Amino acid sequence: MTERDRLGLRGLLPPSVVSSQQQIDRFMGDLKRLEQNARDGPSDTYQLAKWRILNRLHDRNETMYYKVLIDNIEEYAPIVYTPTVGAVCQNYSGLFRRPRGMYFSAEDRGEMMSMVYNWPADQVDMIVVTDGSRILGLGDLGVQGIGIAIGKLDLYVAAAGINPQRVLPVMIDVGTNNEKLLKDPLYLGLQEHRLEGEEYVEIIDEFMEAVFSRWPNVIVQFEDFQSKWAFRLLQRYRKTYRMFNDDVQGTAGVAIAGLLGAVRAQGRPMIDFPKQKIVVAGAGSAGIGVVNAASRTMARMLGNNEVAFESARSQFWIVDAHGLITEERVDIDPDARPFARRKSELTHQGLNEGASLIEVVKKVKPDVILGLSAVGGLFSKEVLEALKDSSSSRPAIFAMSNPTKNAECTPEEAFSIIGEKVVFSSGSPFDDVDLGDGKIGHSNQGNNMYLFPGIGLGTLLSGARIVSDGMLQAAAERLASYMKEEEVLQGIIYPPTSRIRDITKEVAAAVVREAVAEDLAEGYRDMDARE
Ligand SMILES: NC(=O)c1ccc[n+]([C@@H]2O[C@H](COP(=O)([O-])OP(=O)(O)OC[C@H]3O[C@@H](n4cnc5c(N)ncnc54)[C@H](O)[C@@H]3O)[C@@H](O)[C@H]2O)c1
Ligand SMILES: O=C(O)C[C@H](O)C(=O)O
Ligand SMILES: [Mg+2]
Repeated sequence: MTERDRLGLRGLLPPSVVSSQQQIDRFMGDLKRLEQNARDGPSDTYQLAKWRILNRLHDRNETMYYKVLIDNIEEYAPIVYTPTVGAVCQNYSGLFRRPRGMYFSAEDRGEMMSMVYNWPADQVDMIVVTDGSRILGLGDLGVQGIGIAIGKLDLYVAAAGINPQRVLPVMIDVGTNNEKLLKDPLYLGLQEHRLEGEEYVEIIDEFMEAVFSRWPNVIVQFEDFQSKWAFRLLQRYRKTYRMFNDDVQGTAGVAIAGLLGAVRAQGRPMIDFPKQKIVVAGAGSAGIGVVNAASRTMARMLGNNEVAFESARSQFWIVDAHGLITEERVDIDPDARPFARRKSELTHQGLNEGASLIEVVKKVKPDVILGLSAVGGLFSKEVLEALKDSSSSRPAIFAMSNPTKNAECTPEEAFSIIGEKVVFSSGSPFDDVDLGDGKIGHSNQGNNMYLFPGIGLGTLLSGARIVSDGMLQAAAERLASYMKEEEVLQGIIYPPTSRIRDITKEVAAAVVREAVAEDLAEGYRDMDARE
């Protein structure tokens, strides 16, 4: 009653005081009732209903929302994050009730420097920004892509402990090329085609200047930009601003950690990584990001000279929508060019420009196939059959595309065709597979959520002015070493989501240490970086 008097609340609430725990129990009771009533199991409608209930809680009681999320992260990450967040973005204009985050549109040109002051918080630590042009594997969702920025920041709060009052989801709306949305009367964004070229870059430049001018210590995570802009904007800003691209750099680190886990799962030391033959399906921001970073890791292990780089490069075969990428490709994407297979290698391997995935797997007999293609089912029965001839004692499959229906294959398919020795991971969560006789086929979730919260937290606490390659590498190595020998030998190469707070803390510490070692750290608030 004293507190009620202090806050002038006497008479404005029913007499009984309901504790936080009672409120959570009441809320969970409602949520669970939904589960009992849904006879058809986890359909999209049912998942969206859960998202709506959680979203309403987010709007009315932020503290309780994060408490529920943190305490039940394994159960609700798939709702606020991938895969359900994909359906949320697809339906965002219809689901919209209250705004969350900020919108900068092509119509705000020249206004951004003052607009940022409309945001109520004096301090913002993390921004996740998207232009909605490639949301998960669902394509251009225009302004509705704000859902992905909100979901990523939910993990910043739940996994990295960032203050929810200091996160800012941002949508940069430069139009959409999604014809369905352009015709939808409920669509919440600009109903015009996307701006391109210099006009586009000027808008992003203006946004970056505006947010860093109001919040000089903010970190900006770029998320789900179509590949051509993902790379260009990363190159443009990474040396001057505290920013990183999650799809290019976060994904690369998670993939490296998983690839090293796959080597250990064979009972071999990590240093054997440069001997692995890796077929990558998908040459977009994610695929090329992975090949770039993984080949650099191999090269470092081999001595970091030109010979080492050449040897590392030759361990990768990249297949995109037009088949195997070779130096004979006309109009080759400059980002893929360094990894195009050489003509001399092709004759020797019996492969041609544009060879199909299945041909490549048959001829190369890779240790690993890794999918970032956004094509569900790409690792077909034939591809998996071909992988049985892998030169590895324990072939590994990374079906990393999101959401669930875009996974290149399911764990059931992988284990039933290749057998219990396969190491499986996917971008969206799948259940483990019962292999009979008490054996479990482990389904790992290989998702950048194991790194981005720690990269952001480590950058924030160290006060590093930029996010360096070394900091990203340190994050990946910490994730790789996090898994214990006995886990890895059972095919468990990533931690369960329930350990996300612990792994995030470890990754952040590794990032801080590296920032200090590289002399990039300027400290946090009054605290010196070394302290
Ligand atoms: N698990 C994770 O942490 C994670 C992280 C980032 C991205 N992703 C997923 O990766 C996917 C791709 O993202 P992106 O930004 O690189 O997209 P993108 O559209 O830029 O790239 C897709 C690539 O796949 C290729 N492709 C299309 N059809 C193919 C086929 N039949 N065979 C082989 N390749 C084919 C395309 O040519 C292109 O190179 C998305 O589904 C995204 O959700 C997952
Ligand atoms: O959002 C995710 O779940 C991972 C990744 O950033 C993606 O774009 O698919
Ligand atoms: Mg992404």
